[in-house]
Amino acid sequence: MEEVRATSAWVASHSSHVTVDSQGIEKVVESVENSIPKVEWNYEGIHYFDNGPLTVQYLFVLDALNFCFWPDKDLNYDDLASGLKEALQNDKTVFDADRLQKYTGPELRELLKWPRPLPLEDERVRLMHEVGFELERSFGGKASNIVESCGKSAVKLVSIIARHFPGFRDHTVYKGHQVFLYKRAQIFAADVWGAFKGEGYGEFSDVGSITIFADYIVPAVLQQLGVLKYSSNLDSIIKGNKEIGSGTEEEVELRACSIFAVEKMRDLIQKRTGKQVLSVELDLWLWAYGVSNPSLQHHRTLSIYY
Ligand SMILES: Nc1nc2c(c(CN[C@H]3C=C[C@H](O)[C@@H]3O)cn2[C@@H]2O[C@H](COP(=O)(O)O)[C@@H](O)[C@H]2O)c(=O)[nH]1
Repeated sequence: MEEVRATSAWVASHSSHVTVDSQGIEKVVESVENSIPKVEWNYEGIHYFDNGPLTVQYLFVLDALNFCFWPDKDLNYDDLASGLKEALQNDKTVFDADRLQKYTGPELRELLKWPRPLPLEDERVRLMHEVGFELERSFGGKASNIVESCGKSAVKLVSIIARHFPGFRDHTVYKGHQVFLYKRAQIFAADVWGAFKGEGYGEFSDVGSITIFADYIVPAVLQQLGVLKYSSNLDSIIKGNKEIGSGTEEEVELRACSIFAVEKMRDLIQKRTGKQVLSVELDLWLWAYGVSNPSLQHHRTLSIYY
């Protein structure tokens, strides 16, 4: 994911509202370098797993819908992951490509047993249709065929997904430059890797190329740890729970500086300890810490990307 790394670094070096604090990075690295907290993928026990292609289909649908939970204060990622799992356990055909193309908002709600409209429900439904259509057109209806076609390369997997599925093309233009963040495409590769424990469908020779997944939890954690510093204006917007527009400088900086900062943390860990740590592992640690601290205030952007 060289383009994600390079363009995030560009944002960090031209940033106006968010600063990556090297001393903050050093402090955090000092405190964890001897034992980087290891968090198990699916530590919550909420994901479907049967060790076969249906698991890949489940993860692809999950990550097609893995965005924007905060506008409903009772809805979390867990509700999506466990709702889709239960739906699949009850009916093995729920994520067949032809069925994905037909869901309506109320049907998706019913699938998840969610009593009211979901945030960005019309977009969620549109993206399910898009996934079903393109899976059927180009991949024999199966997400596992995408994974099989990428020769054990996570980089290739992300790039195939971004090429075929417009909803996964998480990019923007910042100060005239195109910036790539690819949160949901990368998290899908990481989820397949995590679920299959790096074997079978989950075997990627280049998993170290994946960056963190720039969502709304990780930036809040990095700020709490002193790794990110906000301008006073941005700080008061986030503290006041005011919405930040998608594609604004503030939003892009929050996301890109998070990616850049964790890459710096990773380099420093390697330099000081000689240990290779994966951004995916750092992400899971930071994310799990963030969701276990619900008082942490995060930025609020309506977006299909995260
Ligand atoms: N950076 C990063 N962001 C992640 C995840 C995950 C879940 N990954 C699964 C994989 C293995 C584990 O066992 C996890 O269950 C969700 N998110 C994002 O969080 C936000 C939801 O927050 P809240 O509203 O509080 O539920 C939303 O933007 C969602 O897209 C992650 O791992 N990393």
